[in-house]
Amino acid sequence: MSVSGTSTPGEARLIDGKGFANRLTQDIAEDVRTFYARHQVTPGLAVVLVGNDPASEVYVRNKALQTHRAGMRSFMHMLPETTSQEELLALIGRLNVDPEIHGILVQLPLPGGLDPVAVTNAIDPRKDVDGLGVVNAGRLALGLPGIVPCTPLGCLLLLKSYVGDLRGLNAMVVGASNLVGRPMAQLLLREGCTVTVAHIDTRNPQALARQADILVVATGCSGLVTGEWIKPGATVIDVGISRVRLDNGKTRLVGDVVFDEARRIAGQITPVPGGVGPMTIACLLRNTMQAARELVEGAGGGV
Ligand SMILES: Nc1nc2c(c(=O)[nH]1)N[C@@H](CN(C=O)c1ccc(C(=O)N[C@@H](CCC(=O)O)C(=O)O)cc1)CN2
Repeated sequence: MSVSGTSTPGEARLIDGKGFANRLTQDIAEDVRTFYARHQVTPGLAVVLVGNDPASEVYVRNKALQTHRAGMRSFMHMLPETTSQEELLALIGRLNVDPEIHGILVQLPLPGGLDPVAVTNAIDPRKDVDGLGVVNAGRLALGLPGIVPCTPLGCLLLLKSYVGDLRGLNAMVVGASNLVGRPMAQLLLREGCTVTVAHIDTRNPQALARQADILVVATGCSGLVTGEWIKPGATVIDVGISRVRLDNGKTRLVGDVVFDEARRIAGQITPVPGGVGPMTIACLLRNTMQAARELVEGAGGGV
């Protein structure tokens, strides 16, 4: 896929995740049409939301919109906050055997009292389009093809497009979550990077980060990474999205990286919004297409 992005002398090039995600979604829509012509099957994605978290409501609405945009079928299950673990597991059991559903996703975070590990692992690994269950996570750890979590996959597609061959580069991942940091580190390792993972107990992460040609930040701590963390010319991928209130009472989305400082030092950088976020949903559609292919054709086409 072709690369677009803007830069001014002395400023990092902007990595255009939104544009990349739009082109990827168009390509997937073409795959959906070809797949339908061959099998008379339209890929179907079931998204389950429990409770009323406002940010999650926005994300699942966008997922449904983009699913339709790609020509796929969207099945939304909005459950009340009071849903029990048994009720949620029973729904997943039904979706697992529903032939119209090729991908299942349970929006995170779940309300307290529901066990995200048990819920994620109840999803049939062939329909686990979030790639968060032990089967797909294990396949990734072993370097085998499988379904890769959407946000790290989106970061990797941007890196391969904007950096090219990643072999031999020093990569640092800040944050070790199951959703982003850990799978991201596995993907970078698979690409031949020398990978460092910083977490809550890491001593002097700033000094480690200054060695990194690629810096992926996924902590949820807005403004954690200042200019001093960044190696001149590095590629910075900011996964964090926090809504902060400004002095005038309005709100704004910011990342984990202090963008104005980082932009003067990095070689290329993702903005927030418009960077990694849109790639998460485009990669969800990509994973759903992959799952449908494997379920219908029995093809082993994992990443
Ligand atoms: N089951 C999952 N839960 C969650 C995941 C996930 O991958 N699987 N990721 C995040 C939330 N998320 C998708 O679910 C997500 C986050 C952000 C965006 C996005 O497009 N962000 C835009 C800004 C949107 C806005 O205005 O609020 C951007 O960054 O440009 C999409 C999806 C946690 N939960």
